[in-house]
Amino acid sequence: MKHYTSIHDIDDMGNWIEEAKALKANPLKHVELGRNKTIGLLFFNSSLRTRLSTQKAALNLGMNPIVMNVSGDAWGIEFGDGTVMNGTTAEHIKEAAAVVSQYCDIIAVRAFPTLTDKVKDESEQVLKSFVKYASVPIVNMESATGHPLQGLTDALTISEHAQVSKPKVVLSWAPHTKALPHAVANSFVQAMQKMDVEFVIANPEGYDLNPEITGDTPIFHNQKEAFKDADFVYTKNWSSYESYGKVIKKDSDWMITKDEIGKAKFLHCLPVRRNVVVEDAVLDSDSSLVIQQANNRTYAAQLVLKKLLENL
Ligand SMILES: NCCC[C@H](NC(=O)CCC(=O)O)C(=O)O
Ligand SMILES: NC(=O)OP(=O)(O)O
Repeated sequence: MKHYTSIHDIDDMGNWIEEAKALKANPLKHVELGRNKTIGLLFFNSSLRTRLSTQKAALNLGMNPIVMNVSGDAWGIEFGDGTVMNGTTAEHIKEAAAVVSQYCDIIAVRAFPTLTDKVKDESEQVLKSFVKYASVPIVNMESATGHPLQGLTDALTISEHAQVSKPKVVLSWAPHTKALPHAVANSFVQAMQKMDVEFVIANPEGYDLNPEITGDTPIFHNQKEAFKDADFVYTKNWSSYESYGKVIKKDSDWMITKDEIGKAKFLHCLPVRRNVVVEDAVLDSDSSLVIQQANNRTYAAQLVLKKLLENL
């Protein structure tokens, strides 16, 4: 594997999950693999988990992480080709990515979508420009359309907590005050499609995800119906895909409650807004796996970095 930019880079989900479990059981086993290797983490957006767990993963492999908040601290980067740079951007991605490649053996990038320009977002301009102009492997730490470190984490967490051989997993939309990206939901869908689970999606009308991603996965517009006999309820808000980036429904009736999820385990990528997305009674109960899930971010990232290091 040359880069890790999407769930499609996972060639065998079952094997990857087993390897991630082995790393979790013995996190320092490969501490020599990354010795004297540097990973640069570049953030165009905020982060708590990705920023810390990816550094932790690198440290467990003996790597040296260096971190930069690009949008706040670096020169404004130009991504357009042939642009006359007489505006606000001060250096081109051609130089920026090539320069960071001089200092780093792996580069990881977080760059969220605009949610106003669907064509631009789907072109994955920032992530793909790093792939094109850097000379080292690129890791996606959440791009416009995907969050594959999260998707791998979620697959690992469901595998660890499954009580039956083919659990029922529901991805449910929930309300939020802001327009949020589709990246987490997209990667979760792609990860579940690679697992031996009964997988369905629940969202209000007008909130169907990109049909090219959801494919044959059943979509329910009735949350109660979708939650019937669920073993796992994975919750996430996203803005409309059809009316791109718009918030067309904020009603609290889709908020996740204890009554509704019943015996199902609750998952969320975090950060989560309490009593908007999900009520306290769920997050504060044994039904919630969100902290175990966040812990698994380290081992998912560690597996990805290990595979990239082995291929350097
Ligand atoms: N990396 C995990 C999720 C990041 C982002 N959430 C957010 O922006 C929530 C912000 C807020 O609640 O204000 C998203 O949905 O893609
Ligand atoms: N789940 C996740 O990616 O969290 P952060 O946005 O805090 O990194």
